Amino acid sequence: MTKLDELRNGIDEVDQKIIALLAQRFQYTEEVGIYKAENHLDSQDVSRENQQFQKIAKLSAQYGLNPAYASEIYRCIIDIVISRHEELLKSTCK
Ligand SMILES: C=C(O[C@@H]1C=C(C(=O)O)C=C[C@H]1O)C(=O)O
Repeated sequence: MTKLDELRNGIDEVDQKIIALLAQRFQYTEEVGIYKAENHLDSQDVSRENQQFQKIAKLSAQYGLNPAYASEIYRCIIDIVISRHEELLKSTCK
C-alpha cells in the first residue's frame, strides 16, 4: 500500500464517523423542528446560534482546526436545519 492509499484510508475512516455523527445531529434537530412547529416557535434562533458559534470557535482552537473552516461548515449545516424547520412548520399549519 502506498503512502497515498494509507492517507486515503484515514480519510475514509473519518468520513464514516462524520456521516454517522451528522445523521445523529440531524435526528436531534428534526425533533427540535417538530417541537417548534407544534409550539409555534420560530425556525431560527439567533441567540442559540451565537452560543453555538462561540462553542465551535473554542472547540476548533482545542482541536487545532481552523475556526473559519468550522464556522463555514456549521453555517451550512444550520441553514439546512432552518430550511427543514420551515418545511415542518408549513406542513403542521395545513
Ligand atoms: C436546532 C435549532 O434550530 C436552529 C438550528 C440550530 C442548530 O442547528 O444548531 C441552532 C439554532 C436554530 O437557528 C435550535 O433552535 O436549537
